[in-house]
Amino acid sequence: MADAPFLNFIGGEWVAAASGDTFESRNPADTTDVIGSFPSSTADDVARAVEAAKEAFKTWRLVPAPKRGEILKRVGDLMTERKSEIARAMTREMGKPFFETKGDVQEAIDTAYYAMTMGRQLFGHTVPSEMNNKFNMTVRRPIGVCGLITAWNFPVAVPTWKMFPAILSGNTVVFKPSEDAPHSGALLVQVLEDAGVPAGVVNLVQGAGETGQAIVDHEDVAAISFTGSSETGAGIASSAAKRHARVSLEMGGKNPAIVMEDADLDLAMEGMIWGAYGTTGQRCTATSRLIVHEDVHDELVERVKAKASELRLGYGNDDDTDMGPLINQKALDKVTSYMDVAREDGATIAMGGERATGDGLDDGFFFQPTLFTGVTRDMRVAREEIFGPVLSVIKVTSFDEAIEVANDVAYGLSSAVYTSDIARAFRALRDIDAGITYINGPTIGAEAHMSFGGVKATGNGHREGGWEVYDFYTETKTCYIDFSGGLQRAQIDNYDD
Ligand SMILES: NC(=O)C1=CN([C@@H]2O[C@H](COP(=O)(O)OP(=O)(O)OC[C@H]3O[C@@H](n4cnc5c(N)ncnc54)[C@H](OP(=O)(O)O)[C@@H]3O)[C@@H](O)[C@H]2O)C=CC1
Ligand SMILES: O=C(O)CCC(=O)C(=O)O
Repeated sequence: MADAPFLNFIGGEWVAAASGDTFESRNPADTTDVIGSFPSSTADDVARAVEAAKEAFKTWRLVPAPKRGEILKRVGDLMTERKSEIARAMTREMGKPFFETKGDVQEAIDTAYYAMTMGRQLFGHTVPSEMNNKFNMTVRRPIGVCGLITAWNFPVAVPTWKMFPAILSGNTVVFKPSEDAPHSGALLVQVLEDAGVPAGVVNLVQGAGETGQAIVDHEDVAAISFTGSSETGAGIASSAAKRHARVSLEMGGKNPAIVMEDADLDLAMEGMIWGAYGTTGQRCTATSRLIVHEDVHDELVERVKAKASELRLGYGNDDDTDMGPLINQKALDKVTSYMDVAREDGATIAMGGERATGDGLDDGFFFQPTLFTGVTRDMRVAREEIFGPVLSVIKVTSFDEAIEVANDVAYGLSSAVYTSDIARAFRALRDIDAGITYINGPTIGAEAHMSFGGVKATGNGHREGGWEVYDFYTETKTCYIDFSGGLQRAQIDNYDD
């Protein structure tokens, strides 16, 4: 069971780490609140999980895809029943408010139902042959054991973006959640067990980065899907390349929202508030750069400040909380350090800039919603991912300049443009270097049947969500059926005469 004592899930059994070692998970809004101890898994535990997954693959790959889809339908139904219970536990473990964790679980439910439909749509192609009496087609085959390594900020939705298409396609998986969200990961796996996913198809190994590295390095793990920082992702890609394993990387962002002088400023202000401060800014899709036309700069900045100052910080399971804590001490230190970086660069801290304390916040990692003004594109706060409730405002004088600034970073995940000019909207869709562009909406949010992913240092060309993710979890087999009754000359000389 995914209850204390918390265990790994390997080959259909809840088991401790072979070493018996554990690590603790605590509530980031109140670090005196201990959620429990989780197995510190080593390469030995990973090897057992991979072995279980390999064994299960032999039969799971042969279960018809529509039947696998039916199991995922049950997964979606069970998650719907447990939505509040899981969301409450997630909020306690990683801090974002209950209304957000419910959204996280809903995304997982949508992903399950979408996977169910894909069970009847794992299409290949039929293609005309160059020759008579020959038939050509492609079919999709599963790859084998997939290693899934995830961050903590969407601790249920993002693992399901990987796990559900992987198992629907006939693969088996070894899943390592973040050490900052082990309970959420366990609750997810519990749903799969209860929905009747056969033993060994989904395996859970808890642990830190070394556990993830052991998955990446295991020779029987055919594919690795990773969500996390660009730095960790680069290391994973390089390790996996040595043994030719397939890798999908979803990494950091420095997402711009462009607000032009013809924008609806009420809409833009709301977009900045939830894009920048929702999830305490700890989203890969968070709005971290507001690129605003000079004509509306001052008014928009004032409106954002006024609204952001009303945000209520607190424990996310309290009804009136708008914004929770940062995830851990390291994150608090990192965000705090960027206040000095901003000052040194010559930016102005127009709002916030400090740890939030008092009113029950002292035992949590709370940070005030923060706004930097006077930012220029070359400053570090305009270029580096801070991953906290921090918005850098860059003033521009034209739409062309806005696009140029938007593209002038290493990352390319999400982007937004607020304008009432349809031509500008379409130019933005064409010209912004990002995997996602919103028109008149914030940079955040995802739908299960739409592809999700980024360009440049954000990704490596793969997508999650939508049908595109099924390309990652399947291999194409090219099939020729020759009913000519003998070798055709054309097969050898390729119609050369
Ligand atoms: N593009 C996207 O879809 C998303 C990207 N992100 C990005 O994730 C980052 C924040 O997440 P964070 O958890 O701090 O990211 P990290 O890169 O630190 O960790 C991500 C996962 O990788 C594990 N890990 C760490 N080192 C290794 C290694 N050498 N080999 C294998 N696995 C390893 C971590 O383990 P552990 O932490 O337990 O030690 C964790 O489970 C941000 O940059 C954010 O932008 C977040 C969500 C979505
Ligand atoms: O918006 C979502 O649903 C998930 C996106 C995500 O993973 C992120 O922004 O960190």
